[in-house]
Amino acid sequence: MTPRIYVDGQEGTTGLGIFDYLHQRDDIELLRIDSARRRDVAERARLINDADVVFLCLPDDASREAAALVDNPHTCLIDASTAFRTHPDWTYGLPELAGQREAIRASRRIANVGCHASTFILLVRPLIDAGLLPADYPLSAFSLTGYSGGGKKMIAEYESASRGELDAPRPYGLTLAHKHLPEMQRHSGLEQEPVFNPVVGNFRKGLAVTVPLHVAHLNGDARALHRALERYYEGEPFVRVMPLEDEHNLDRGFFDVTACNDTNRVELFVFGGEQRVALVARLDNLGKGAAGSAVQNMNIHLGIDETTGLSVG
Ligand SMILES: NC(=O)C1=CN([C@@H]2O[C@H](COP(=O)(O)OP(=O)(O)OC[C@H]3O[C@@H](n4cnc5c(N)ncnc54)[C@H](OP(=O)(O)O)[C@@H]3O)[C@@H](O)[C@H]2O)C=CC1
Ligand SMILES: CC(=O)N[C@@H](CCC(=O)OP(=O)(O)O)C(=O)O
Repeated sequence: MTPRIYVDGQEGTTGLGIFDYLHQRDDIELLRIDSARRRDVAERARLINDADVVFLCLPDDASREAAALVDNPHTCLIDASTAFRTHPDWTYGLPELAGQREAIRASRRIANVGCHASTFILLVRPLIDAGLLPADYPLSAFSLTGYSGGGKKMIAEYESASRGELDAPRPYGLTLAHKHLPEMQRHSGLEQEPVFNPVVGNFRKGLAVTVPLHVAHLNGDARALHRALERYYEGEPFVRVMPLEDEHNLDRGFFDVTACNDTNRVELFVFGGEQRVALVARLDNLGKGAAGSAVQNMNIHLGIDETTGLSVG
């Protein structure tokens, strides 16, 4: 039977992104809510329980409320919010981590990844697993993101700003208690939460996380880190470990955070030398950082080729 799919929050940034991926596929049936009733709880509950897979593309509180509407034991939820990412009954939807692909296939409660957090975890987890990065390393990271990461409200803010008003990048989350910290710690294997500094810039989408490291506190050099990443992601359709010391990784010395836009690809880099290393990863925050990974998780859960409908670029 053709799987029935419903997107709750279909007119939000992530919901629209998922719709773009799915609307032309003929291997699924997309259920649509009448736009005027999209906040009508009874109608949403009907569609949620009618579907095989439901994407929740809502703020955290609304996601928790929507999850409580499920009474069909066969319904699988893929939640885009932060609400369930460290919840013990939910599976973390990052299939590239060891063991997660099988868990996603079997689970009916899948917490889709966060854009900053998944990028960070993809860099750090293989190195902790390999014993190259000590789990007690006092890690810091920063992220440069496009404004669509802030959803409809931030998009409207940037796109209606007068010329010059929001041109300069803006660091935020300066309480250093960003909501992604628990997820970053749990799924990377770190013993403590990292210091994390996100920065939003005046470009629509694209994201890169940088993790600076001192080689003296590692159990290997840049080459060893790079080899470990290559080994961990061997055969992964959406992960590219980029060549070490390759000047083509840069454009006249500058790193392009938008180079994976409109794909579900994530690219990992190891920069630096004998004393200092910077791990950097980039992706499309609306692609592999949100809607693309949600569709990848749906494909895996349904037993469909996981690259279906997604671009490697
Ligand atoms: N944007 C991004 O890059 C990423 C976002 N996420 C996460 O995905 C989730 C959605 O984010 P995003 O798409 O950016 O957000 P948006 O603000 O763009 O969209 C949110 C959607 O939720 C709907 N909504 C809000 N409250 C309710 C409610 N009580 N009942 C029903 N519908 C409601 C809105 O409806 P209406 O149309 O009526 O406004 C809107 O369609 C968030 O939890 C976010 O953290 C995750 C990764 C990346
Ligand atoms: C620019 C901006 O505000 N970005 C969002 C990131 C969105 C994202 O990562 O999604 P989740 O919140 O679901 O993880 C933020 O930092 O909270």
